[in-house]
Amino acid sequence: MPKVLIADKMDPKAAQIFRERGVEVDEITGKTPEELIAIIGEYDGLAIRSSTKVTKAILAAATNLKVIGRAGIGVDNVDIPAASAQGVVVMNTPFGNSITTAEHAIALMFALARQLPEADASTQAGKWEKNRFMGVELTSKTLGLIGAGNIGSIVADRARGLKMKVIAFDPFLSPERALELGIEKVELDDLLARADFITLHTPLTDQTRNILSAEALAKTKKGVRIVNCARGGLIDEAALKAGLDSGHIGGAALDVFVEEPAKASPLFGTPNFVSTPHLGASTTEAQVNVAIQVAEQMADFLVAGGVTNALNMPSLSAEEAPRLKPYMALAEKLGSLVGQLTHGAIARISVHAEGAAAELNQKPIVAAVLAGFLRTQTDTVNMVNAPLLAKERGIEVREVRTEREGDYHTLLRVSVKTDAGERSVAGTLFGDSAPRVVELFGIKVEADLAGHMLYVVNEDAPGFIGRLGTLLGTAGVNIGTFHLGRRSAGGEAVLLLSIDDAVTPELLAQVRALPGVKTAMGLAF
Ligand SMILES: NC(=O)C1=CN([C@@H]2O[C@H](COP(=O)(O)OP(=O)(O)OC[C@H]3O[C@@H](n4cnc5c(N)ncnc54)[C@H](O)[C@@H]3O)[C@@H](O)[C@H]2O)C=CC1
Ligand SMILES: O=C(O)CCC(=O)C(=O)O
Repeated sequence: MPKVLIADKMDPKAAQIFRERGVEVDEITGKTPEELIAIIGEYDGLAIRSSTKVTKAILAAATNLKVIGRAGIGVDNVDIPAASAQGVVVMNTPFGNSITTAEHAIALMFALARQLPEADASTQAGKWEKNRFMGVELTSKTLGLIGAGNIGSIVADRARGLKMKVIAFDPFLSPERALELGIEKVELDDLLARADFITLHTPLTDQTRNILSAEALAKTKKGVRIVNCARGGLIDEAALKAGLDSGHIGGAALDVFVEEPAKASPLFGTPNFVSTPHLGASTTEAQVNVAIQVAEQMADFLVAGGVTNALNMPSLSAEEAPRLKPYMALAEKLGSLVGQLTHGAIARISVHAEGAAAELNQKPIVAAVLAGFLRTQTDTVNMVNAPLLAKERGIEVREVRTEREGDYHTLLRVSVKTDAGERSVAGTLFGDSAPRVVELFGIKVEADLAGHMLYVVNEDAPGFIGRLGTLLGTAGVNIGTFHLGRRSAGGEAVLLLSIDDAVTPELLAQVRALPGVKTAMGLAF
C-alpha cells in the first residue's frame, strides 16, 4: 500500500481521501528539515502547502518518493529540477484557491483605501479619530494588474463590479482575452503612470523579480496604493518603504514577503502599510478545495498511474492510464531494446505510432520509450526525468503519428539515428495487452521481450540452429522461448532466445565463435 506524508497543515478531507483510496497516510506537520530528512525515506508521496521547503537535501533522503503534491498554486518551495532529476512527479492544484486569493487582494485594496487596520487599532484604543481617517473610493479609479492569469482575471472581474477601470500588463495576455475580460492591455510604464491601485498576480521568475523596483516605483502616480498577494520578491521592499516614508506611495499591502515567515521587516509600523501572514489562500473553502484536489491527484497517481496538473510530466488521466499501461510497457521495452543494441552517440530518437496507438496521448508513450532507452545508460531514469535527460544528452526527440493501420492494428516504431545511420525496431500489442517486438532492424520477428535474452545475428544457413542449440545445451543454458526471423533466404537472420539466467561473457564468446555469427549479445528486460 503506498504511503503519503502530509507535512503541512491541511484540511482533514485530504487524509480522508487518501485512506478511502487505499493510501496509508501520516500527518506530521511542523518538522524541521533535519526531522523531515530522518523520516521522508519511508514515503511514496509528500503532500505540502507553502511551509515545507522541499530542497535537494530532502529529496536526496526521499529514496522512495514518487510524487510531491502542492495543495496550492506556487511551487517555489519545491526544487523542481532536483525532483525531476530524481524522477519525482511534482503536482499543484492550480485553481482551488484562486477565488479566495483574488478576494484577499480586493480586501487589501479596501483596507488601504479606507485605512481599515489603522482605524480599527485607533478605535479600539479608545481614540475615536474620526478626522484622521479620510479614505478614497474605488469607484472610477484605475486598477493596474501586473499579471492577468487565473487570479488576476478574477480580480479584474471583481474590480469591474466595483466600477473600477482595469488595465493590465501581462506580455502573455492575448488581445482577445483582454477584450473578453473587459480590460485594457498596456505596457508596464503606461500602467505605472496611470494606475491609482496596483495589484500583482505573477509568479516570481527572473523576469518578474523586482518588477516594482525603485525605478519602477518612481514612475508610479503620486499616492498610488499597491497590493501584493502573489509572491515576495516582486517588489523591492526597501524602495517600497522609502516610497511610503516620502509619501509618494499612498499605501501598500503585502501578504507575501521576500523572507517568510516575515517576523521582522523595516516595513512594519510604517504608516499606510498593511500586512497579512501569507493568508491569500486561507479560507475554509479554498483549503477544502485544494486538500481534496491534491489528495485525489496524488491517489490517482499512486494507485492508478493517472497524472494531473504535474509540472514536470505530461498529463495522463486515471481513465486513460489503464489503456495506456500496456503501451507504456511496450514503449519501455522497445526503448530498452534499441538502447541495448545501439552504441555510440545518438542524435535522434523518433517514436512513430501507427493505427490504434496513434489515437492515444503520445507524451507518456514517448517518455516511456526514452526512459527504457536511457535506463540502459543510467539507473536513475524514469518517465519524469527521461525527457530532460535526453535533452541534456543532446538527443532530438521526434513524435510521429499515422492513424491508418499498416500490417498491424496497432504499432509503435522506435528509430534511432546515430553516426552510422538510422535503424528501427517495432512492436505491437497482442490481444491489446501483451507487448511483442515484431520488427528488428528491418527483419520481421515475433517475440516477447522479457527477462534474460540472447540476441544473435547470423548468416542464414542450414545447421546453424542445431549448432547453437547444442552449444547452449552443453553449457547448461535452458532456453525458454526461441524466436527467429530473416531478411531473406540465405541472407541475414536474427535469433532472440529467452534464457533462464544472464548471458555470461564466456557463453557470448562461444556463441560469437560459431561459424556464421555476425553479432551476439546478452539482453535484459
Ligand atoms: N498569497 C497566496 O496565498 C497565494 C499566492 N498565489 C500566487 O499568485 C500568483 C498568481 O497565480 P495565478 O494567477 O494562479 O497564476 P497564473 O499562472 O494563472 O497567472 C500568472 C500570470 O502572470 C503572467 N506573467 C508571467 N510573467 C509575467 C511578466 N514578466 N510580466 C507580467 N505578467 C507575467 C502570466 O502570463 C500569467 O497570466 C502565483 O505566484 C501564485 O503562487 C496563489 C495563490 C495563493
Ligand atoms: O498554502 C498556502 O497557504 C499558500 C498558497 C499559495 O501561496 C499558493 O497557492 O501559491
